[in-house]
Amino acid sequence: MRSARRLLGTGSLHHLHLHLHLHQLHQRSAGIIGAPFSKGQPRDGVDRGPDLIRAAGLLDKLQGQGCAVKDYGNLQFEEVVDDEPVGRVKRVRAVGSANQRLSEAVQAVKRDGHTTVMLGGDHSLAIGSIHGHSMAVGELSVVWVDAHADINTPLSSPTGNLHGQPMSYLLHELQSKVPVLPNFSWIKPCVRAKDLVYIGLRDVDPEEHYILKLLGVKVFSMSEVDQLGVSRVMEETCDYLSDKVKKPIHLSYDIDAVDPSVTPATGTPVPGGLTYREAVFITEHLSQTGLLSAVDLVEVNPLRARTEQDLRSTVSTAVDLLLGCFGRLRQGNHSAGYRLPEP
Ligand SMILES: NC(=[NH2+])NCCC[C@H](N)C(=O)O
Ligand SMILES: [Mn+2]
Ligand SMILES: [Mn+2]
Repeated sequence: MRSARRLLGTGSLHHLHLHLHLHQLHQRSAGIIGAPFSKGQPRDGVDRGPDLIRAAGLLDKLQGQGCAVKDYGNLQFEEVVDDEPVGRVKRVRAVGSANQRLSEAVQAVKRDGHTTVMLGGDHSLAIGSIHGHSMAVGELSVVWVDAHADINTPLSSPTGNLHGQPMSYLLHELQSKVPVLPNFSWIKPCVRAKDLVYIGLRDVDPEEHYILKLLGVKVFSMSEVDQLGVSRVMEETCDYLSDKVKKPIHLSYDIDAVDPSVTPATGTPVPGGLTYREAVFITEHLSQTGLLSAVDLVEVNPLRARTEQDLRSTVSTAVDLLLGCFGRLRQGNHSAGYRLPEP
């Protein structure tokens, strides 16, 4: 109880109990959406993420730890012809329409009462995932775990890749800087800068750094992870996000947040990332808040693996992160009804 209290701030014990209990029930059901989409970036292979993560036993393992699971299968995205760049931005129409589809799927899964698990695909999918989540539940907190900030505007982006831009379409505060792109007109900005926390940053474009400072976004870069340790980072993250009201949490986890020695099979690896233990700790901590309402796991790309072991390690880490989101603790777990067998 004491640790729950620390996580959630003070309040009547009774309320806290009820609150935790309700959320624990809720959080034990995962609604899985596969989003095999790669056009937010130039490399083939990231569209194979959902099937690989399933093939590594995600569903069985979630069920094995007492989590109800419904797999909604993979989304099918329509072919977009004549998807010419808009300014520097590539595959705009395909990304817009895929995310509209995803947003609708996430809304449906939230209406069914699950915590959504969106398996990517590249990180441009956060547009539809966060948009749909917010349409279903209202105001959100967003925890973005990534080597990158993915907050370029279409005009600031040095690469034109949409997986480096999703947050710019979602933040209220940036809308005067963001033109409406083809197939993007359905997007309603739905996140406030004060409700966003970044963890793990270590490759931020100058344009992005300017935006983060301009908006006063809370950032725990790898420097802060080094300085404070992951446990303080998570305490401060949750204190910061639950300052006044506790909103449902959207966790958007880019596998490249983790060090490439652990998860090399990804399109834009950056040295100096989270250890396996830090990466899992983040999910354990967020799971214990009882507020985790949607999770993205993106940017697993098997074609970027150099060896079988590269691939195995990347995919199994992705699975372990998701298990952590649904209550797995490294101390061990047992269900409430368990009784020791008697001789
Ligand atoms: N989701 C990712 N891996 N994003 C990488 C983004 C890299 C760079 N900042 C860009 O805007 O293109
Ligand atoms: Mn990244
Ligand atoms: Mn990313």
